[in-house]
Amino acid sequence: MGYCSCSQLLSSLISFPKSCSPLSTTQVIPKGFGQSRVSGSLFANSRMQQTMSFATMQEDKGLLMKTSDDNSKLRIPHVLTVAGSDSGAGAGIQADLKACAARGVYCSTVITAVTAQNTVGVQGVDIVPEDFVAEQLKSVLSDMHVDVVKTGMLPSVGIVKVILQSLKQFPVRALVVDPVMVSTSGDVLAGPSILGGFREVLLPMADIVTPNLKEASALLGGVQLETVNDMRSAAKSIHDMGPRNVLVKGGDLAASLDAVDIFFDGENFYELRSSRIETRNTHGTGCTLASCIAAELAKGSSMLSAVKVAKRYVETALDYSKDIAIGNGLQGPFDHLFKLKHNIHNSWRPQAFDPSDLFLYAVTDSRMNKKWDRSITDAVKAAIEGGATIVQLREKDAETRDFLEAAKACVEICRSHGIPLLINDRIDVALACDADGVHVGQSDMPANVARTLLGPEKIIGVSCKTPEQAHQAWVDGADYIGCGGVYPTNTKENNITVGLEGLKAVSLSSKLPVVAIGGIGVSNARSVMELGVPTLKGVAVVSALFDRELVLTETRKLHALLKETPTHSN
Ligand SMILES: Nc1ncnc2c1ncn2[C@@H]1O[C@H](COP(=O)(O)OP(=O)(O)OP(=O)(O)O)[C@@H](O)[C@H]1O
Ligand SMILES: Cc1ncc(CO)c(N)n1
Ligand SMILES: [Mg+2]
Repeated sequence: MGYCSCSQLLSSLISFPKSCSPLSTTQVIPKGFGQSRVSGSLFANSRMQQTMSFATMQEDKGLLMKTSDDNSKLRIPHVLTVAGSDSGAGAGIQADLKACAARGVYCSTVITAVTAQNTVGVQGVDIVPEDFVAEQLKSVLSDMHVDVVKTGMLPSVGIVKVILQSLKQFPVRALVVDPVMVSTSGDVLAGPSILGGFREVLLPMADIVTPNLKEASALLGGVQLETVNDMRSAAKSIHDMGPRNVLVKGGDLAASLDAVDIFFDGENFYELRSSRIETRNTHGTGCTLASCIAAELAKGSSMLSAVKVAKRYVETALDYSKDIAIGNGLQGPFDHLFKLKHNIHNSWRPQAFDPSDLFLYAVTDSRMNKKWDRSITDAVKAAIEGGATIVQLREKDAETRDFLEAAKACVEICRSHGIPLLINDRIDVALACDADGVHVGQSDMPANVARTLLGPEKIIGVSCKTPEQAHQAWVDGADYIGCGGVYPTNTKENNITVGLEGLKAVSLSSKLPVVAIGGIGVSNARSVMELGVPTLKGVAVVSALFDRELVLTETRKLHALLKETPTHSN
């Protein structure tokens, strides 16, 4: 089989909508599929083009799709944003790129204006000439398979017309219109002359339009909008201008009210309500919301669920970023990728994993802590004070909730001392407390899966008894291996002892740094390190530190002994 026309395949695909999710299959998706749930094609939806059905439009364009012959190629959902650049990068094109990246969608960009903008306001606007906007549109649309177009700042009616022409030539599945007019700082991004372009050209083509209170008011000739009821009436009146769906955003409602948006699909009203996050960092919420809606539509979502997901995403991002401080103005940007918060608390690890951290590796044990009536945090504090260079929490019997609380406290303690903290086995807890990594055994989560879940920066250690397991750990992207039990131990039942010979064989074969574990303490640590294999970086200790009354003293003793052992590299 080679190629066949889109409309031929459309009928067969419509009965299996799931098979069209770009993320769940390698199948190439026909341009224009998904209207049954999304909204209908741009032009099938347009009042100006009502006679032209979606399928005929596709056929007219002679759009072909590759069939299963070509299923090695992955189609990525694709949003094209046509918007202005914000030099402060909180709104506009920059927000759109970040939102799409965060939502796992490719985003191409056509820039309509360049603004000099920061958290104080808009200091300047330079409009891109219409023919150059047209050229950018052609470059992207003639080459790339765009699923959804999202518009933001459109500084002239001429640019609106250019978009109309481009979309006629290169139809897409859905059009999301954010009718940007005034920034929250009060600066004009598109003057009142744009209103005609919105009302007569863009809105009739739009699958959804997302005005904020001021923009809804302007579209309706200046009516006052203050209450949720006003928003409902506005949504209905704007719907009469032609868009399939309307979302009137309530970010600018009185600060005492919830963040309420009104969604109207022409039949039903939906009041989408979330608690209002108390923060100054709301610059770009509108652009982000519209991009996120576009991203979800590009993935194949229905309109209502796209809007719900987008609102929840904005709410989560605002909550996550409520305390970050960027710029000195009244309205700051927020963090689309949920990463910057770490920086505020100065809590990220400054460098990649350092194998010499394995030198004196303290592993906590819930039973021992209970036996000695000691909290996890007290155990960790004492071990660090005594010279532990890395800590692992191995709390097999703890309730998840208690464990998480303790782990969060231990992360703080370890960070303040520059010591990495790992969690045994529980990837979920490691993620939730933002630990530095995990240690997994042969029957726990495979290291490659843990790596996917944790990302490239976190430390992953794997328990290995054989050179084959050590090799697999390396293939799976682990950072170090723990080899043992070297000596018999009662912290692990039925654990086969590998002895010094086994440790040596594994260490010699391992491409990863090794820490020895199992029954090691002051009496035998020296013989372990004297094996002198360069990959062997240190010893991991449980009972010798924690099954003792004085953790601090025991750790100090062991640290001193290791320091005296001639083979270590410290
Ligand atoms: N403080 C807040 N807490 C929770 N949600 C909020 C808050 N402020 C805005 N939102 C939500 O963010 C989304 C965008 O709405 P908003 O009215 O702020 O758009 P906008 O004025 O176009 O944004 P901008 O011009 O800053 O890009 C809406 O879903 C709104 O409910
Ligand atoms: C470029 C640009 N687009 C949109 C907005 C609205 O937030 C803004 N402030 N700047
Ligand atoms: Mg706003």
